[in-house]
Amino acid sequence: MPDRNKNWIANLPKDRLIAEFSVWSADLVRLADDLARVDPYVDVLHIDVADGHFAPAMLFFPDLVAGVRKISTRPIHVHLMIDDSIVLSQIEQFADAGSDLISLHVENESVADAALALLETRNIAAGMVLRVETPVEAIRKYAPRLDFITLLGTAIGVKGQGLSDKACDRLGEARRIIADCGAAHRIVLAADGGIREHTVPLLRQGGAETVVLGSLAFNAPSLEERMAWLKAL
Ligand SMILES: O=C(CO)[C@@H](O)[C@H](O)COP(=O)(O)O
Repeated sequence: MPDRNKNWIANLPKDRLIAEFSVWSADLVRLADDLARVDPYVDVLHIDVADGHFAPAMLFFPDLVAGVRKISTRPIHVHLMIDDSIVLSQIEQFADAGSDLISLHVENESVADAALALLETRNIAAGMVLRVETPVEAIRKYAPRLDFITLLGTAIGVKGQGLSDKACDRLGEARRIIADCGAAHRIVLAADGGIREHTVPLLRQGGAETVVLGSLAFNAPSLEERMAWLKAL
């Protein structure tokens, strides 16, 4: 298990794309086997949480994270897509379950400061995610307190969609905000949604350091070849 002092983030690869694997796209009926199959290629496991209200899907829960924690030594990134009213209580539960990084949405504005303070108290890395329609500028005031910033490239919480044509420009804007914010620690910029063979090179050029891999990895005809391709970009 990564240490809780956040050094694992500084130690993520810098010379190639970080591979964040989305558990939502795994074989959920044979999850342990599928996670073991992909494990040699995983830098970070990404677990989506959605409440059917903030995002249309209903996804994952703390016991699943606790189960994955027992079978994987990879850092676990929990992406909360949930209503403001339950953000703090869910951070507590996902922290207890063994998450290493928890991202809330920048649109959870009424609880954002309290959520970041809670993550600090729990010594868990802090992330924020922006919906594709939210101005990137919204992240500026939070940036120095973050370890990860993730930009959605598609409508929230729906698999199998095409990438927004604004996604790359938005990454460039986020890169500039990270550079301007003066943080002494590393802030990783991630792209989530619309991750396809033809979009990954564009996202990489746009400034993404990590991409959240769904079907592109889990359904690859040869995972070894797909990951060699990804790491060479
Ligand atoms: O958050 C998402 C989708 O928005 C990912 O976590 C999914 O897992 C991606 O699945 P694919 O569309 O790549 O199959």
